[in-house]
Amino acid sequence: MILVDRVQMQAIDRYAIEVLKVPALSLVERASMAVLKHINLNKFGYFGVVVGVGNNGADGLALARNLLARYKDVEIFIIGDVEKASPEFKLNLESCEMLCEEIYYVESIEDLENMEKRLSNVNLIVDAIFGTGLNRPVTGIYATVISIINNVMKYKISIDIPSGLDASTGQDLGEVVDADLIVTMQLMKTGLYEREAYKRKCVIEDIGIPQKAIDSVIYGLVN
Ligand SMILES: NC(=O)C1=CN([C@@H]2O[C@H](COP(=O)(O)OP(=O)(O)OC[C@H]3O[C@@H](n4cnc5c(N)ncnc54)[C@H](O)[C@@H]3O)[C@@H](O)[C@H]2O)[C@@H](O)CC1
Ligand SMILES: [K+]
Repeated sequence: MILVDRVQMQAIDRYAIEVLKVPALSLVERASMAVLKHINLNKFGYFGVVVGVGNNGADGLALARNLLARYKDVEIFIIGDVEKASPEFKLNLESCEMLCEEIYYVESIEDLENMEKRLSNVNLIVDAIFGTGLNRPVTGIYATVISIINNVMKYKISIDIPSGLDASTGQDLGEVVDADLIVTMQLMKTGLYEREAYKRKCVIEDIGIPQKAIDSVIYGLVN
């Protein structure tokens, strides 16, 4: 099994997108479908999708859009400054805005209370706050959001990595989402592999990153 740390995974994503011209939007879409594949839609019908504004959040919004497309009930919570979000995030957000009545921006204590109340009614929570972009301790509103997600005691799926876990070292960078299932993209991350409790909850899904991108970054094979 190939193991990659945060820096290698970011380089592989970048190589695929910038050098091999794989559209980032298609990777995000594949990531969302990879997660959808692991959701039993006969069992779960009411979802809480909690997103940060990076591409982990874009994966989450694409999943929310695909659930909304199936007339599922989805509550979307956004943490962070949307102005700074990627094009993949913004495109998926526009579509989610058309498909659901309201999107919740979590900024104040009241917003956090509203989120907690709503999350206590859903059947399944999707954690799309941080993925490989997490590179410093989780503090402030992010830490509070993660503890709320853990406290409401619902089935939780983390996209790529449980938010709060260091993708390279497996260290907790503060609060970490206590995921029941982790759908990690393309390659196993060292941080997940190091931690038995996370490793056994992991499935690895191909999202269409060419092997050439992986070989180029890991083995320095470029032609
Ligand atoms: N690069 C790509 O285009 C792809 C990314 N994918 C998904 O996107 C993720 C990586 O996306 P990003 O690189 O945008 O990063 P993330 O979405 O993981 O993180 C978002 C941003 O949070 C900020 N951040 C880091 N630590 C923080 C902290 N402690 N408190 C507050 N903010 C913090 C960083 O500036 C980071 O860019 C992957 O894990 C994966 O889920 C793949 O699904 C598809 C392809
Ligand atoms: K995550």
